[in-house]
Amino acid sequence: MGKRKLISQPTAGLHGELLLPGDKSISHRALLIGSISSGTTVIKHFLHSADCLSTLQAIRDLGITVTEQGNDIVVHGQGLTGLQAPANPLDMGNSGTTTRLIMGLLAGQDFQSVLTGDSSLQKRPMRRVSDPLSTMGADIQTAPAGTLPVKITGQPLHGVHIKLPVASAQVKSALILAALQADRSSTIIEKLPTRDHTEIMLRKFGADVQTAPDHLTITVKPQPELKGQTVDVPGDMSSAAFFLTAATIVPHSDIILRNVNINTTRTGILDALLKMGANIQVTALPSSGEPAADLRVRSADLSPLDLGEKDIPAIIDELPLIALLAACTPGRSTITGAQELRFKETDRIAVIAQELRKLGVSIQELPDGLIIEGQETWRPVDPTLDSHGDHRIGMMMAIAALRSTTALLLRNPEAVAVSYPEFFVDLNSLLTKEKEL
Ligand SMILES: O=C(O)C1=C[C@@H](OP(=O)(O)O)[C@@H](O)[C@H](O)C1
Ligand SMILES: C=C(OP(=O)(O)O)C(=O)O
Repeated sequence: MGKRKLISQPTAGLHGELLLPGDKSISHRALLIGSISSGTTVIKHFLHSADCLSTLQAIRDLGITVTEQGNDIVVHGQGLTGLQAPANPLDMGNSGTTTRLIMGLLAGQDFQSVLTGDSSLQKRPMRRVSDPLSTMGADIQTAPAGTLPVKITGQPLHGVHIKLPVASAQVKSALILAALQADRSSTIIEKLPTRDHTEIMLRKFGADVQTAPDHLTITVKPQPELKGQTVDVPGDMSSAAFFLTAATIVPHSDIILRNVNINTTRTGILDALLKMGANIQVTALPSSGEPAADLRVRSADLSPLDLGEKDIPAIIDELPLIALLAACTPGRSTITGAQELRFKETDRIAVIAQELRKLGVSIQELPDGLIIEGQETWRPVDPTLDSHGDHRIGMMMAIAALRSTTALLLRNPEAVAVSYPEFFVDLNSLLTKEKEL
């Protein structure tokens, strides 16, 4: 796909309802945990995005059969020791989650593997995973800069008591997946609570993974008998966030987002929106695992917001949208303690500032965040926006364009397929015809 034109005119608002695609983090985990369980794992409402397809191909390359049954994905698990040496380097594509979680999974396997990825992923730090894994006895060689390609020579692993210096669900999950294969129990202590989908899913599959009341200390007992399960993947809050934002900032909007995951380690965007004065009604749905809800969103006038370090993990992927919400809200908003944003698909602090400035937004970069001076309307200075190949930046700019009164172009719109291939179709379905992208 080449360039895509965004026609940015005032709209009569967003209307209608959406069933969001499946959660990306949960889809990855269902594939990986299914592959090391015995029997079949059926994944319903799996996210067919580029990142999750990287995980799917990787487990196939590790000898796991994956089939499709109607809309469901079926993983034919081989147990904790059933993976096979891959014939070629495993291609992680653009996916940090696939890479970090697979490093933990392969650290204790009885073979060697090499991980590669695309040009963005090759810039991202991997020692944050290989260093703590090495304390368990893992043998993982990164490139000199601590990046991909990574060579993993499987080793017998030891249980550890370890405190993680970075608040990262990917690092924590890698450690947990390695700890399942260790010789004794492990205790993993997080800096701040991060998304706990790995822990929830492993418990469902029969593992002994305990989270202490502090929400920071996780104890993993090794060598469990994981049994294949049916996983019903709820809608992705990180994808819903684009429409929560759009309906809030475009006047006269009223939409419903169905079956969205409301695990509290992921609802920072809801908390932030509500704190700013958004009009969102949450109707919880019955669920036996990950909690889900329908969300009704209507336009609202907002107040500025300050987010600090403790707020960041539950809203990490939605911070581009917080910058946009702040840009539409008269007054000064700040984001600090978010240096992790510099290590995503792009340096998101730099790219958010660069792209929002094109729209005339007054925004200042900090080493660990942003200061945004919001305004009712902006005066665009450059009509050609760019996703920089980063899905979340591309989608955020497409939502920002809804507030513009002039036509804008988005370069590299195809990046959205990393987490949300149907993004433009779904957005169009909520817009009036003359507003189509
Ligand atoms: O574990 C996961 O599924 C994810 C964790 C987060 O990354 P970090 O753990 O690096 O913060 C998040 O940004 C990413 O989109 C998905
Ligand atoms: C950072 C992200 O994903 P990953 O780390 O898996 O590439 C994201 O989806 O915003």
